Amino acid sequence: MILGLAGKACSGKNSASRFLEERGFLSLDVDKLGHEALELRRDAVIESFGNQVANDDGTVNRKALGEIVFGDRKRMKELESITHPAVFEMVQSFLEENKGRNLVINAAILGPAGLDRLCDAVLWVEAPLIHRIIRAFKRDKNKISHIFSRIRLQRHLTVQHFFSGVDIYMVRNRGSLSDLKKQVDMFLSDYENF
Ligand SMILES: CC(C)(COP(=O)(O)OP(=O)(O)OC[C@H]1O[C@@H](n2cnc3c(N)ncnc32)[C@H](O)[C@@H]1O)[C@@H](O)C(=O)NCCC(=O)NCCS
Ligand SMILES: Nc1ncnc2c1ncn2[C@@H]1O[C@H](COP(=O)(O)OP(=O)(O)OP(=O)(O)O)[C@@H](O)[C@H]1O
Repeated sequence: MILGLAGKACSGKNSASRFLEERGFLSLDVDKLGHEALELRRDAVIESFGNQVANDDGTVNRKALGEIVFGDRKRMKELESITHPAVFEMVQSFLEENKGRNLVINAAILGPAGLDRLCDAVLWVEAPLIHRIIRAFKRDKNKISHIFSRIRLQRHLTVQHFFSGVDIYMVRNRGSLSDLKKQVDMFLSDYENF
């Protein structure tokens, strides 16, 4: 089974992914692929965003780039148009290399990047805004303005973004982590019995 795992920032995707790994799934973190894609396409990224996003060693300075794109949807789209094709190809290679295994594609932008059409089902992790803000604050120790700019950028990320007609299941992460784990297990047993 190829399972897409989606949801907004700090909804609990990584936590759900770990629980799925405990059940034998192999997971792919698309945020990390996005970072690899930045290096693969670094010339195009620096050409578009300028030397201010380049480190002294020529690699991309993600913090500086994040300062530009997280607050500006148009510029984020520009960055996505450079890196998403490479991300899509890397996801396809991962699926090809691991055919026959239970796989999880963990990606906030699963729907908008068209990755849902590679999946047998999507698990959407839902969490109330206030929980996501508190979790982000505790985990990343970021400035509150940074947390809000990411949240604002993802306003449009909803379950409606799945265009491929793939089956979508939902887990609600508003209690404890063990409650989330139970819901993931319930999803798996429902899916297997379907
Ligand atoms: C802007 C970049 C350089 C910032 O890197 P940085 O290491 O500081 O942040 P990180 O990648 O960990 O992302 C932080 C949070 O923002 C979310 N996020 C990142 N890119 C996007 C996006 N295009 N749309 C919505 N949310 C995003 C992530 O899921 C995560 O929750 C990097 O996020 C990036 O290159 N993004 C564009 C590529 C992309 O879409 N990646 C996300 C794949 S899920
Ligand atoms: N139910 C919960 N109770 C307490 N803490 C939680 C719960 N769910 C998640 N967390 C914590 O909140 C933080 C964010 O969770 P997680 O990394 O799973 O979310 P995410 O959706 O993958 O985030 P991102 O989009 O930023 O990658 C983590 O530190 C995690 O341990």
